[in-house]
Amino acid sequence: MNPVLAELHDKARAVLDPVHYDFFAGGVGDEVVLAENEAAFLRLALLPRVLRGKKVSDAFPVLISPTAFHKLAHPDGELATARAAAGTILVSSMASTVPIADVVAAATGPVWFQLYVQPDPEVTQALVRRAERAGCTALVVTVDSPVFGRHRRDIAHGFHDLPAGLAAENMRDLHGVPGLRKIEMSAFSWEDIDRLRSMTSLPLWVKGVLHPADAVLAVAHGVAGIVVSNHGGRQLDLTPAAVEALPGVVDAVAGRVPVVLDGGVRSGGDIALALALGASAVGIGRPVLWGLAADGEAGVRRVLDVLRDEYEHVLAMCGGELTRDMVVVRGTGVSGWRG
Ligand SMILES: Cc1cc2nc3c(=O)[nH]c(=O)nc-3n(C[C@H](O)[C@H](O)[C@H](O)COP(=O)(O)O)c2cc1C
Ligand SMILES: O=C(O)C(=O)c1ccccc1
Repeated sequence: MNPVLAELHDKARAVLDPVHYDFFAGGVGDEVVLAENEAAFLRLALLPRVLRGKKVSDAFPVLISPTAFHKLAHPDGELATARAAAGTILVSSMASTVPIADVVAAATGPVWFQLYVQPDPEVTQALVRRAERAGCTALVVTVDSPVFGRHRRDIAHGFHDLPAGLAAENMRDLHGVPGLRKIEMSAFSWEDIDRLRSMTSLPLWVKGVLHPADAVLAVAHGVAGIVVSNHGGRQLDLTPAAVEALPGVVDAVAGRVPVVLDGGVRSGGDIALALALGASAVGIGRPVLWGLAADGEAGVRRVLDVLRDEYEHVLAMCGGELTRDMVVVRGTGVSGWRG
């Protein structure tokens, strides 16, 4: 791993309450998928193209994936993340410890709002209105969480609630009910996606698609984009690594909407591999939390700077091109990742 990212992770682990470190670091079940998300990238190689002249990368194809409770990592919480997010898209978690309006006000770039559809449709609608009023430019509906993941580390610590003084601020005083509502998971349907689309003119993304047939349905239901994700190994400990599910979704979507990949992205090389396999961009989860815990806004900036620098270097080495035929599965010599 890049030594700067390793150092930030080490520092985060050292400064965080072990209960909170485990909340951020942990996964569901035996944490097989948690490990696989990173391991799968290490099983992939790239055949660079040569003699392509000098190509400069114009964009940094990175989003900050939505993660809950940033004030557990640093007192500035999501304000620090938002300030550091310049040059990326910040997908702000509905479970933020700073209200979405304040997150958007602190950001210099686009902020998208991540939503868990709530059992009470009025609460869901109120959250959408909060995101719109705050100035969010897209909605990202998480669809991989019909129920909470069972995180053994949290269970072992008895970690179920935020400490006193911290709250999921977007849930405050919702729909006439004073005080805080608990975030609930719900098993909703494509009709709810249609309802959300008719409720708002914001572009609607779905996050947590792995099956190609669901990607086809998502396009049919008019989504603006798809995030291929297994929630960083926190929901179902039976899925493949996120990057292994990517080519199937990319093929099913056939260019009709952008596909973003999150889970296990830890280097510029990982970003390049995901793009070669057809992703438009990648999302970064835990590394941002480690930067935040280690050094607030500056720490998050360092994480993004390292990834940007590595990505640009890899791209320069590859003649500015990243296509699927360049990807080889290590130990097999097979290129093209199933054609
Ligand atoms: C501590 C933590 C909290 C998370 N909270 C949310 C959340 O509120 N909403 C959501 O859609 N995904 C959430 N996720 C999943 C991330 O958006 C993302 O899918 C995952 O972390 C990506 O994997 P990575 O951490 O390996 O980069 C969370 C992940 C972590 C680690
Ligand atoms: O921990 C998570 O992965 C997550 O998505 C979440 C959702 C709501 C509240 C806290 C965490």
